[in-house]
Amino acid sequence: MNEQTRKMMVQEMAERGENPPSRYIWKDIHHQPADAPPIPIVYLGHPDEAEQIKAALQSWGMFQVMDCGMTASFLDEVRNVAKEFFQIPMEEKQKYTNLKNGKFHYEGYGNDEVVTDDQVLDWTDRLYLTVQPEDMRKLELWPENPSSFRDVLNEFATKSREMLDYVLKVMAKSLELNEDSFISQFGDRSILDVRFNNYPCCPRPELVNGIKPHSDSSALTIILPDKDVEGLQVMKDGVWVKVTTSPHALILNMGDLMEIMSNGIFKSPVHRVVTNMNKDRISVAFFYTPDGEAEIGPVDGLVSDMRPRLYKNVKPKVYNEIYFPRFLQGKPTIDFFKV
Ligand SMILES: O=C(O)CCC(=O)C(=O)O
Ligand SMILES: [Fe+2]
Repeated sequence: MNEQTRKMMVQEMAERGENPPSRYIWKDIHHQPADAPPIPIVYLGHPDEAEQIKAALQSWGMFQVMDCGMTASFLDEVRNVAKEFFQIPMEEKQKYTNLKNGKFHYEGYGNDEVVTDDQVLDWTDRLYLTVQPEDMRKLELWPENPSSFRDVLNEFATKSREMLDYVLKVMAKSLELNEDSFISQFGDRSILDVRFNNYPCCPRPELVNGIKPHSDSSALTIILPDKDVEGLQVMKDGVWVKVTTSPHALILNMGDLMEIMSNGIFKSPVHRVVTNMNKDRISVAFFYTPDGEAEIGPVDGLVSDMRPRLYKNVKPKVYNEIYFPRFLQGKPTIDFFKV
């Protein structure tokens, strides 16, 4: 796209040190989080892992994963390729743009689609890619700079997928269900999408959100947070709580589809990212979603006279079609599927 007509990326505005334009400004946001204990920690492979996971997911919908099957140096490698990608010249990053002839596509490098005049934009630039099923990869959008990007992403996806499937089994066992109760709803063509998030520093961080308050549409999400720069906050019992993590930990959170599958037992937490005045923050998130055509719904063993069905069945593809325009407006979606 012509450099003159292209919309300015957040990274470019940040480099110029300009105040955020009005499209990015929220009225009445309060970024100051409450004092709270750190989010729960789960040690995978520990004899009490099921109890730890159940307790964390019923109260927070989120936990730090220790012993995730990836070494600290590998996690740093992932952080490095993400950082290096956002540092390559803008012209080169634009080769992967999510705009084709001005039309928005989910995959690629860029910002959210703008659907309404009053939509408030996030102070972030992202690279969004579908990683699994492998035959859905659009390799032309996978960066070749840094040169290890594709291999590192591939390895991170394979290891994350192994961890996610393991956790899904433990989650089922923790509720005294057959271990395949959740996994069997994912179908043959479950989807793993990745989002590389760059949150540039902002001269007026109190006016903007790095990512607006939302719950994820996935079933499960993995977040690899920045090692040095905080920013993620989660809503717990009506107050915003800072998510602080160990540098070796991943964060795992539930998405709306898992709240539905678990008949409301596992919470899909509302979360947001705040920015700061002098440090860029980078994170990498994987979204794990059942096959778009596989109808999902509350697992049989979790519906009873004592605990009636709370949600209707839905195809993930249909859920997403409703979710994305609402996400852009900062509105929740899950209520549509309440019985
Ligand atoms: O950057 C983060 O820590 C979280 C990102 C996030 O919530 C998302 O991409 O859905
Ligand atoms: Fe999220």
